[in-house]
Amino acid sequence: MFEKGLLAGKRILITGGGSGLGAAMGRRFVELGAELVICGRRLELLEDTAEKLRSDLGGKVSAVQCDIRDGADVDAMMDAIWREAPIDVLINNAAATFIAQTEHLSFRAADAILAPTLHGTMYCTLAAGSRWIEARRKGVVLSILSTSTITGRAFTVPSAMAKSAVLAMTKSLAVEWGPKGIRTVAIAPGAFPTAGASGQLRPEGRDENWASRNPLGRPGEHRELADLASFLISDSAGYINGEMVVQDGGAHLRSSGAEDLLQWTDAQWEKQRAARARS
Ligand SMILES: CCCCC/C=C/C(=O)SCCNC(=O)CCNC(=O)[C@H](O)C(C)(C)COP(=O)(O)OP(=O)(O)OC[C@H]1O[C@@H](n2cnc3c(N)ncnc32)[C@H](O)[C@@H]1OP(=O)(O)O
Ligand SMILES: NC(=O)C1=CN([C@@H]2O[C@H](COP(=O)(O)OP(=O)(O)OC[C@H]3O[C@@H](n4cnc5c(N)ncnc54)[C@H](OP(=O)(O)O)[C@@H]3O)[C@@H](O)[C@H]2O)C=CC1
Repeated sequence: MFEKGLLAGKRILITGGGSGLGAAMGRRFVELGAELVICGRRLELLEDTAEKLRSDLGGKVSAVQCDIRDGADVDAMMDAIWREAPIDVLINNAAATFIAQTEHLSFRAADAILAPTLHGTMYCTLAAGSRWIEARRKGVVLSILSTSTITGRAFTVPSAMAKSAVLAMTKSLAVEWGPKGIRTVAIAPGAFPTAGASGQLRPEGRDENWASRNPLGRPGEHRELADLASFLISDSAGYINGEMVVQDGGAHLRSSGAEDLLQWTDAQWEKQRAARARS
């Protein structure tokens, strides 16, 4: 679909690039000629992913351990990256979520979602943006959001809040940083099954038929999201700024994706909490 060298000469950092959609985007970016840095908390997972990409595709891929909830850790990562070479693109992909009745969330539970999804994303954006501006370099920030930014979403309220805040960041910085050569864009994916998302959002027994209720009758394929991301960070999308592209097969036009959970009984929620306590 794209020219082989669409992303040649671009150095890209993907937060949470060791697994799921982050790893899928990384693979596609390397296929299209980019140099890649992936970060996350689990160094072994990151190194395995990086090694697989290098051996399959032969590109330049490195892995850095970083907990994006910690601003000092983010700064140290960016300093280390910049010592080798500046990045051209930041992909804000790392995030956390789980389903819960909101009234049962402890403050610590709310922070467990808000800290990486909102604060960590802000720290990474600030750390990359301030370095680009100081060096008068161009840059692109692509954030992976959610259709909860449009519909809201019951039972994943901290995630919906954080993603909506990052959408506000995307629109605001488009205006503030656009004149400095930095584009900010976003994708709102629908359901793209990954181990992380299924583990947190789809406990056994939850709405087995959800995918067939999508207007297109299926979930998203990782390659589809990776292709959209490749386009949005490429120079071909150089006039797209401050926009969020929805990629969900039309699902949010029908439902926020939490309607089945509205039917759950207190006993089902109790069972969910008990399973969490046992794990
Ligand atoms: C159409 C679909 C749209 C979907 C939109 C978004 C999707 C996604 O974001 S998918 C990405 C999913 N991937 C992840 O979440 C990966 C990252 N996950 C994590 O880092 C962790 O799983 C965690 C932070 C979410 C939870 O980590 P854990 O180590 O279990 O948490 P702590 O022990 O630090 O606990 C902190 C605090 O949170 C409470 N808690 C944790 N899990 C739950 C839960 N499932 N339900 C309720 N509460 C939970 C935990 O009990 C602690 O609170 P206190 O007990 O008050 O100390
Ligand atoms: N899959 C889906 O259907 C959808 C996904 N999304 C979004 O797509 C993105 C990727 O999700 P997905 O691939 O499904 O899930 P994953 O769980 O595979 O991805 C989350 C990644 O974030 C990393 N991460 C989490 N917390 C931190 C932290 N504190 N510091 C650094 N890295 C962290 C994790 O690595 P580690 O644990 O090693 O730190 C992991 O690699 C997320 O933003 C998610 O909200 C949005 C809508 C739907």
